Amino acid sequence: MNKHVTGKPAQTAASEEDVIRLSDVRRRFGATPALDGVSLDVRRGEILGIIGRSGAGKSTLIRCLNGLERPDSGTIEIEGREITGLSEAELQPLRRRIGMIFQHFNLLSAKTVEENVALPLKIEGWAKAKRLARAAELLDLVGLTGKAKAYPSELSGGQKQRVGIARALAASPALLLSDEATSALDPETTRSILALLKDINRKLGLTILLITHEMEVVRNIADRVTVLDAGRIVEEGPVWQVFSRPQAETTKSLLSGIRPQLPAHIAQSLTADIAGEAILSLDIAGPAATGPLFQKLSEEFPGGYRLVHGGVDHIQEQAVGRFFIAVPADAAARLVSFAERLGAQVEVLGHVADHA
Ligand SMILES: Nc1ncnc2c1ncn2[C@@H]1O[C@H](COP(=O)(O)OP(=O)(O)OP(=O)(O)O)[C@@H](O)[C@H]1O
Repeated sequence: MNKHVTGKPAQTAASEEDVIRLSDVRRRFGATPALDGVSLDVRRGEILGIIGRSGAGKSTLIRCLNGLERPDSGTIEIEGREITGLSEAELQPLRRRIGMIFQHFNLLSAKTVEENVALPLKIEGWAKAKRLARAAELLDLVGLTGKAKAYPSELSGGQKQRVGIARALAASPALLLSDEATSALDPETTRSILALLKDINRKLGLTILLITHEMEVVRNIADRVTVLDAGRIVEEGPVWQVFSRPQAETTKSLLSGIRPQLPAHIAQSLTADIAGEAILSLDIAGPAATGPLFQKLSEEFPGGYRLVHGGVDHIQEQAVGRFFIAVPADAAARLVSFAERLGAQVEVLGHVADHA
């Protein structure tokens, strides 16, 4: 497993800061290991993103967390309480510690917005006046003041998800589990829902676990990311580090849509023959990316280099730069070691005969 350096002290074995702790969780369906030794901590107050291809084990992980699926082996703790051996009755109160939001909102269409939000409290036995007061408070929090008496069919997708969030928060859960919650929304609505989740995370210190196939979601609001592949964690770390220097092939492939890629017509013209120009990828992120990289390259390589493609993104307020540059083939090795000394990660991708 590739672990990125977090810059934080290592978590102790029994940290009280962990809302969820999975240890070597395994779940197999016939010959398929849906979860193959997953160990994972969700720390109090953080937003953790879990990404993975279809079939990586994300849904199985969710079902194990809310007790709908029992692992074959391993342990799952919710706020320090081991759940794998619990009976259905013992699980109920712990299940309520996890609020869930879903891709298709799962609202009751025959009930009003306030009734939907108050439903978990009704199940907990709250008196009507008290639960409607709590629902009103939550509707204010999610920006739906005035919609208490509306029915779900009268709301937009984004508003429905806001109701879903309010309902998930009704019983003050320790963790909000988001299962592809923005996957059915358009980009603008997605951004507004993500802004709301971030706002709630900051205001209430709410811990959020995001399960998603949308890299943008993790990029925009998560603190840490865990990459699942075939039931195993292949990479994890702070989002800006993993997204700037993905190590596992799965992660590189998942991120290909949101990281600059060498334009296809240039990629197709690359050859292994060392001639003409070398095409290099250059990744630089965090503190190293704030230095005068290109000025230094220009000083050191007066013979010139060409910027072919790329740019600088900002993730978690860290600069994340990814560039493709072309240099005369005979200067490539020296440029690689020079740029690496400046903190960049450089790779020679191949050569092109002439200006591509
Ligand atoms: N009840 C089941 N019976 C048989 N195989 C299952 C069952 N549930 C999951 N699997 C298998 O386990 C693996 C992990 O599935 P899971 O649904 O957890 O992946 P996922 O990451 O959620 O995928 P997706 O993003 O497509 O929902 C897959 O190979 C799947 O076919």
